[in-house]
Amino acid sequence: MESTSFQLSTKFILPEDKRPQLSKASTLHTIPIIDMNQEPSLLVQNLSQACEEYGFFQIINHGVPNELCQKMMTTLSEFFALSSQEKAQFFTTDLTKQVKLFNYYLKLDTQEKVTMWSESFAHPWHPLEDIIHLLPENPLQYREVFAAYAKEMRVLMRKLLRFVSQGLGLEMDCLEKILGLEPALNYQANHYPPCPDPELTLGLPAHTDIVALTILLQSEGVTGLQVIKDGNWVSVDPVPNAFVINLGDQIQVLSNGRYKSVHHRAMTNNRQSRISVAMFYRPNSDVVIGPIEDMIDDEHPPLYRNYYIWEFMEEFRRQEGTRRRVKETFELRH
Ligand SMILES: O=C(O)CCC(=O)C(=O)O
Ligand SMILES: [Fe+2]
Repeated sequence: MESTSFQLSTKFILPEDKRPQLSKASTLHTIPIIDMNQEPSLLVQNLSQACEEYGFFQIINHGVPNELCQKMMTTLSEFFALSSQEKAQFFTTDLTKQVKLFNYYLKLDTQEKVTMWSESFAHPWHPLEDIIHLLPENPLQYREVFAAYAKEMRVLMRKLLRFVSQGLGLEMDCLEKILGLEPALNYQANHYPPCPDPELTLGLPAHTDIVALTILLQSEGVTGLQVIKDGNWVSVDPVPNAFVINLGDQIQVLSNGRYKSVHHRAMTNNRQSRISVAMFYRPNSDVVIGPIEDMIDDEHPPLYRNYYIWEFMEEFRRQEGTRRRVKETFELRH
């Protein structure tokens, strides 16, 4: 199966009511930028506020060498620039595959599918030894650069989970413990080629991340990510040497709704191609998730029932291609 060629044909064109309406995006807000080098109690306070109000923030002075991030980006542009014949070995519509190149789509009410103006390459990032032999050999440095990047991400994830725990007033290692010793860590690189008419297409449809936490690296100088703030779409403009961090559904549930997993989407543009690299941290299928006891009191009754991650994933797959409302199926009504 050949990977997609990006010619603006009807399969990419959204019906009018699903188009991105780019001119309506708000320029009033920007998501918070958090300096990881500041005094720790202040850092926890700022991060906690960002998690409550936005569910999204950017971090600077995070300790990951900028050179490595640049290498990761160059490696991925080389990978996505390979011929479609060469990329075909990874291309699949079977999303249960471990290593896969695929296209997202949006399912319309008519059940018709509109293909997103993007290609995504995904595979697990830990334990890497188990799958490294399945990863691309071209570009030559892919495996080496990815392994170095994954190692840094493990350290950064741990730091962030500790700060998020503290922000919720919990012990530092609380979230890491609940999320389990063997989390399911997946990675997804998204490539958005320039699109002749960005008003007609989407790079990724509106979604929340179903995981616990996401660390996102994006191309410098190319805007594409938008998040919802107070009902408006707000652009997340790239900041040099920063990562975008967002909370996923599992943290929203664990925090009993105090921290938000926010809808976001990716726009296309007609000038430059854009790449984003998402590192996801998700609990294993057999982990049970529900509001943490410390997050529940008379004023804050539990908003969700406890569930296994495998139940959540089943519901997620059932809603594939739609504007997913997965965690909503586990809501308790009061
Ligand atoms: O391209 C982006 O900035 C968004 C990527 C994203 O939301 C995802 O991979 O889940
Ligand atoms: Fe996402």
